[in-house]
Amino acid sequence: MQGEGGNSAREMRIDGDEIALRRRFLALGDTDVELLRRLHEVLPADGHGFTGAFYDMLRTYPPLAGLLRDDATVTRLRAAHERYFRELTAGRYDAAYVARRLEVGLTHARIGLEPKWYIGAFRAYLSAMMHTVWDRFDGRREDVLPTLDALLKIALFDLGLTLDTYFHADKRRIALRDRAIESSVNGIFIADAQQADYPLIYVNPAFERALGARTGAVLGQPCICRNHGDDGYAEIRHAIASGSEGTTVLELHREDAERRWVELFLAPVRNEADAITHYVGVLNDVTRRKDAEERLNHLASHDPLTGLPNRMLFHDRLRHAIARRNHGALAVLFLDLDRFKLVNDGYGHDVGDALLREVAARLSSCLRAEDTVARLGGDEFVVLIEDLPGAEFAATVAGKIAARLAEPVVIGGRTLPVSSSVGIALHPRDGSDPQTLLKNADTAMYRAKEAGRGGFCFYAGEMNAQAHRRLDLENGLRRALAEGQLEVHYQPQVSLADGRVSGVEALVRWRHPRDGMIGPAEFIPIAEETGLIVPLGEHVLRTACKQLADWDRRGLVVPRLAVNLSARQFRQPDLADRVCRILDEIGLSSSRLELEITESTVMRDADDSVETLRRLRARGISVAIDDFGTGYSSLSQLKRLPIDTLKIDRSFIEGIPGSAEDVAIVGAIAAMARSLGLKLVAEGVEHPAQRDFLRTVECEEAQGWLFGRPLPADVFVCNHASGRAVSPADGGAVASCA
Ligand SMILES: Nc1nc2c(ncn2[C@@H]2O[C@H](COP(=O)(O)O[C@H]3[C@@H](O)[C@H](n4cnc5c(=O)[nH]c(N)nc54)O[C@@H]3COP(=O)(O)O)[C@@H](O)[C@H]2O)c(=O)[nH]1
Repeated sequence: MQGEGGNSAREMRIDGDEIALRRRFLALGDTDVELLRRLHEVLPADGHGFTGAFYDMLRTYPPLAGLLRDDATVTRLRAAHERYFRELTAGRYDAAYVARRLEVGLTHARIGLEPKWYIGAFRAYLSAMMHTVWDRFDGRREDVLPTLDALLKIALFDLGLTLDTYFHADKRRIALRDRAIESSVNGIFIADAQQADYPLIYVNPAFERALGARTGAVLGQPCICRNHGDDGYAEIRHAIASGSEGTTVLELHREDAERRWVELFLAPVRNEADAITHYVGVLNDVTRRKDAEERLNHLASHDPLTGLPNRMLFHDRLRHAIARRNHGALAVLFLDLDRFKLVNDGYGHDVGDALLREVAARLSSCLRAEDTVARLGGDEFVVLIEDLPGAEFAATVAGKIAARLAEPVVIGGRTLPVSSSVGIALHPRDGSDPQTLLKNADTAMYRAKEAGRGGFCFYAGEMNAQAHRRLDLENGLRRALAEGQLEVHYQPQVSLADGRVSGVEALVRWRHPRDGMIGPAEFIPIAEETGLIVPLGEHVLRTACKQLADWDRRGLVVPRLAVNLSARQFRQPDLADRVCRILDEIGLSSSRLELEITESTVMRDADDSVETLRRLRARGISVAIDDFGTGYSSLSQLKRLPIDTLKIDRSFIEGIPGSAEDVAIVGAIAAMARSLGLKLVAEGVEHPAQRDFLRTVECEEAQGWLFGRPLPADVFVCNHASGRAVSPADGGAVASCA
C-alpha cells in the first residue's frame, strides 16, 4: 500500500483482517462481488449520468456554491466522481482499493467538505442506480433485488471508510495540536474557571520547567492567576473580573529560589452559551530581557565607582519616602570628606578611588538595611534615614559615621587621613521637598566644617546642643559603667501606720567627672535605647544587694530592697535566673527583694508579662507595679497579674487632698488594691496633709521627700539608723552625718 491512503490505512489499522471483518459484518460476500462485477459490465464506461443533476443541485447550496463556481471545476469534479463510483462496482475490494478510498476521504476532510455532502452524494448515486439496475435487468426481481442489495452493501462499506477517515483526520489534528503544545517553549496551562481557586487541569512541560516543578506536581493546584495579592497581578485580576484577556510581567516564586520572570497572557475560554468555563494561560520567559533591563537600570541609577545609588536614585527614594511617610520623621545627612582633594592630588586618582570605595563600604556598614546611602559625585555622599525614631537618632548615626570614618584607612601601604563633616536636615521641619532638604543638609554640612572637621551639625541650630549632649552622654555612659561613675542612692519607704522604715528604693545617679551629678531621667532612656541598661541594671542590683547585706551585718533594720527594672531588662528571657544569680552571689534571700516594673512595661505584652512575673514570684521575689495609674490598665487586666504591690504614681499624690479628682482617683486605686489583696505604696509624698489623707484610705506605705530624699548609703544610714522615718526638719542631721 502506497501513498497517503496507505499510511492512513496503517494508522487506522485497516489491514486485510479488518477489511474481511468489515465485509463480513456488512454480509458483503463473494456472490455480491460477482453481482457487482456483472453490473459493472453492463454499466456505460463513460459514466452513470447521475452526476450532472447532482452537481446542479449542489450548486444551489450557498456553502458549496462558492467552491463550485466555475464550470471547468465542476466538469473535473464530475469526472472524478464518475470514476469514483465506477470503481465501486469493479469488484476488487482489497487493500489497494481501501487505500484509494481513504485518500479520497482524507482529501475531502482536508478541504473541509463535510460528511453530510458525502452522504448526499451516495444517496443521489443509489437513487440513480435503482433506475439503472431496474432498466438493465428489465425489472427482473431475481436480478434487480440481489444486485441492489450488493450495491447497498458496497456503498455502506465505502461510506464507513469515508466516515472513519473524517474521525481519523480529526484525531490526527488533535494529536498534532497536543504534540505542538507539549513541545512548545512557552509554558501553557488550562485552569478550571468553574471551581474555586481555578485549579490547573492541564500544564505543558515548559510550564512545569518555568516553575521548577516536578512532572504532575502542579496539576490540581490553584492557578497562579487567581487570588494573588502581588501588585504584578493587578491586570490579571482585572481581566478575570471583567471576563477579558489580560497580560502582565511577573516574577515566579520557584521552590529552588531561582529567579525567573515571565510574561503571562491569560484568556477566558467560553462554552456554547458564552459562559467562561476555563482560562488558558501562556507564559513567555522574559528573564533575560528583565535581567538586561535591570542591568541597564542599575547602570543608570548607580555610581559605577562605589556601586552606591546615584543622585537620581537618591532623589527618587527621597521623593517616595516623603510621599509615603506616615510615621517617624526623615533625615537627610549630607557628608563631605575633609581634605579629600589633598589625597587625590597627592597620591593620584587610583588611591582617591580606592578611598571613596572604602568610604562607601564604611558608610553602608553604619546604616540599617532600610536606609539609603548614595554618592552624589566627587567626595560627596548623602544618607536618607526613614522612620526616624527621633531627631537624636540622626545625631547618633552621624556620630557613628564620623567615628567610623575617623578610623585610619590603609591603601597601598599608606595610612590616609580621613574625616568627614556631616550636615543634617530633618523632614518636615527643614524642608518638605527633596531639593530643599538636600540644600539645607548641604548648608548644615558647611557649618559642621566651619565648626571643626570630623563633626556634624543640624540645619536647625537649636538642635545641635541637644544632640551633642545626648551623644556625649551615650559615649560617656559606657565609660561611666567601666570607671565606677554610677552611684546608687537609697530612698526610704515607710509604714504609714507607725512611721517605721519598711524598705528602701535603690535609685541610680551618675557622678559625671565634668558635669557633676546627672539624674537617671536623663540617662536611663539612652541606656535603654543602646542596650546598656542591661549591664547598668545589673550593676545597680548587685550594688544595692551588697549594701543591704552590709546593713544586715551591721544590724541595721532595712526589711526590703526595691530595685527598678527597665522594659528591656524585663523582656530578658532568663531574667529570673540572672536576678537569682546575683542574690546567691551575695547571699541575700530573695524574699528581701522587690522589683519595680512600670505599668506600661507590664501591659505592653500582658501575656508574656504574666509568665515573667510568675517566674520571678516562684523564686520568692516580690513585684511592684511602678507609676501605677498612668498606664490605663483595667481591673480585669490587673487581676491576671501575679504581683504584690501597687505604687500610685506621684502625679496623683501631688493634688491631694485639694483636688477632688485626685482624691477620687487615689481613693479608687486604694479600694481596688484592697479588693485584689495588693499592698499600696504612695510615691512622691511631700506634705503631711498628703500622708494624712493616705492614712484615711488605708494606704499602707509611702515614699517621698516628707520621709527622706534619695541619699548615698552612708548618709542614708545616719538618717535612718533608728528605723524611724525622717521628716524634712531632719535635714540638718543628714548634713552633719555626711
Ligand atoms: N531602670 C531603672 N530606672 C531607674 C533607676 N534609678 C532610677 N530610675 C528611674 O529614673 C526615674 C527618675 O528617678 P529619680 O530621679 O531617682 O527620681 C526618683 C525619686 O527621686 C523621685 N521622688 C521620690 N520622692 C519624691 C518626692 O517626694 N517628690 C518628687 N518630686 N520626686 C520624688 O521619684 C523617683 C522614684 O520614682 P519611682 O522609681 O517611680 O519610684 C524614675 O522613673 C526611676 O524609676 C535604675 O536603677 N534603673
